[in-house]
Amino acid sequence: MDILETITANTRREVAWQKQVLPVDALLRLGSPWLAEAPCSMRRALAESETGIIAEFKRRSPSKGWLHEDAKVEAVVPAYETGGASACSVLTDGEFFGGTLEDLKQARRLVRLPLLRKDFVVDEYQLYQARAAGAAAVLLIAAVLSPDECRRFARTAHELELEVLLEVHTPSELSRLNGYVDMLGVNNRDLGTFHTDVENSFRMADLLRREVGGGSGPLPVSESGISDPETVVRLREAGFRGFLMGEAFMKSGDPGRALAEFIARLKEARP
Ligand SMILES: O=C(O)c1ccccc1NCC(=O)[C@H](O)[C@H](O)COP(=O)(O)O
Repeated sequence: MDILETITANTRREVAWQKQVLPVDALLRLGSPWLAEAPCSMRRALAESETGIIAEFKRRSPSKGWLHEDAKVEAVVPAYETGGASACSVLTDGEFFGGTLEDLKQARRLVRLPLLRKDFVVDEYQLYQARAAGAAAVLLIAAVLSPDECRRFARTAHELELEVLLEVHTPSELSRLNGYVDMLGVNNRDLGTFHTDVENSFRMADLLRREVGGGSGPLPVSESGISDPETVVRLREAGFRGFLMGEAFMKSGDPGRALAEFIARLKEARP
C-alpha cells in the first residue's frame, strides 16, 4: 500500500463511523449557522487577486512530519487574512496531518476568506460536513476517485453551493475533468513517492490551456512545493492563477508573518 492508499483506507473507516454517529439528516438538522448563506466564491477571489496565494493551515504532513505541532487556528488564519492571502486551505485530516473539522469551523468564525476543506474526499458525506463547517470549496483528488465519482461528488458539491478544486498530477488524470469543476489544481507532489517538483506545473501548462482554455473554464491552480516569489511570477506567466502553499509558511514560527513577507516580495518581483 502506498501512502495515498493508506490515508484513504483510514478516511473510509473514519467516515463510516462518523456517518453512524451523525447521519446526514441529523448533521443538517443541527443547523449550522453557515448553511443559511451561500459561501463566497474561491474561484472569483483567486481570479480577481493580483497574487492568488491560497495559504494552508497544516500542522504536519506525511512527507515532512511535524511542521508546527502546536499551531493554533486563531493565531494563524486571521494573520493569513490580514497578510493578504486570497483564500485559506485547512487540512482537516487528523491522523496524517494533525487537523480537525473543528479547525475549519473555527477558521470560518474568525475570517471572511474563502476556505477550502483540504481532505481526502471518498464519500459524499464529507461534502455535507464541509458545507456545515463553513467551507467555500472542497478538494477532489483525481488519483483516488473514478471519473464517475469525480462527476457525482462535484455535482453534489455544487448542489450544496460548494466550489470544486479538482487535483491532478499527471496528464492522464485530466480524464476526471467534468463540467462541475471550478478550479483545476496541478499537484507538484507525487502523492505516491512524495517527490515534489514545481516543474510539473510548467510541464502541464500547455495541456491545461488546451483542455480548459481561458476565461470561463476551470481556474488553473499550482499546488505544493512553492517556496519563492519568483516561481509564483513564472507560474502566473504560464497561466496559473492560484498558488497553494503550506509548508513554506507553516514551518515558520509565525506563519502569518511569513505569508505577509512573501506577498510583499511577490509584489516586488512582479514584472
Ligand atoms: O504534504 C504532504 O506530504 C502530502 C502527502 C500525501 C498527500 C498529501 C500531502 N499534502 C497535501 C497537499 O496537497 C499540500 O499540503 C499542499 O499542496 C501544500 O503543499 P506544500 O506547500 O508543499 O506544503
